Amino acid sequence: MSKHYILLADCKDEIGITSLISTIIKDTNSNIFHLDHYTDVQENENHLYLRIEFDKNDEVKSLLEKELTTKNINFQIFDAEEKVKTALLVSKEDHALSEIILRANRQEFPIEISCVISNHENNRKFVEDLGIPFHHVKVTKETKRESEDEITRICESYDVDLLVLAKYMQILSEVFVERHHLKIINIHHSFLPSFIGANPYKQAYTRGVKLIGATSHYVTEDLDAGPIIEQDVVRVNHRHSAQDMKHTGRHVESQVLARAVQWHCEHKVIVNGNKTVVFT
Ligand SMILES: Nc1nc2c(c(=O)[nH]1)N[C@@H](CN(C=O)c1ccc(C(=O)N[C@@H](CCC(=O)O)C(=O)O)cc1)CN2
Repeated sequence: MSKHYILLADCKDEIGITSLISTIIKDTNSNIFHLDHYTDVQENENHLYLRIEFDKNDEVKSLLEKELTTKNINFQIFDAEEKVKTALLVSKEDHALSEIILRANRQEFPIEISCVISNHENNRKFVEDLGIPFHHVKVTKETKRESEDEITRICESYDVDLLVLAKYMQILSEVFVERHHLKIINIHHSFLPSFIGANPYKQAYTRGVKLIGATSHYVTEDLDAGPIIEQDVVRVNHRHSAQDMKHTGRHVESQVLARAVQWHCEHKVIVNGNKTVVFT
């Protein structure tokens, strides 16, 4: 049984919104454990973002739903302990996949790995030995649409609410991305917006960079251009080949994706246009 709820809300900023919402919670005799808010100051109007963790009881959720709906406040209310059903999509590389699976097995955050879907077979044994269903969905240029439909069917069969691209190296169609709107998190192996697309380490090597990085973002139809959730970097030097950079980059890719997925599952992320507000 969940101990408390998490409210994520955003609206046109006005004096008293935070007080209004905290009073609704108080009036149902629910205690607030954590409250964070941020005002995005813009030229024409300010926008308020809120995250509140509070006691679960029989009336607080329905009262909030009633009151916030009448006030044009965008909001979602989550059971804090309810696990986010997640499908992991992977191609050949296993480092990001294994990081998420191992953290899920340690129950580090509320996630349930429902299945792994891959366009290659090489990760099947690793995944099935951990008792996780593995689905191979072959992808070719000619069958891309059919393979995406199959991926959707598999996700729906597990009632999945989040898709994580753990080095899934296929560009997803606009139709697929819209069908899973803001429910797909990717790890891109560069410090975006540098080196978009395939082979970022080769691009980095050619450019002679002294830092390589990784970026986790929500997937949109525009390649590697979705709202950024988390990023990090690691130093390299003239002795690093492109292959050395790829190997060094694995660690930062895994850590960045894990933090992004954790914050999403802990309901700490609100999308603000093509940016995010992350209440860490
Ligand atoms: N619609 C989107 N789809 C995907 C995104 C995205 O941001 N929007 N991110 C990628 C991941 N990725 C970089 O992080 C990436 C993966 C693959 C490619 C690519 O050129 N793939 C080729 C096939 C390559 C192969 O078969 O080995 C292709 O799809 O034609 C570029 C970037 C995941 N999808």
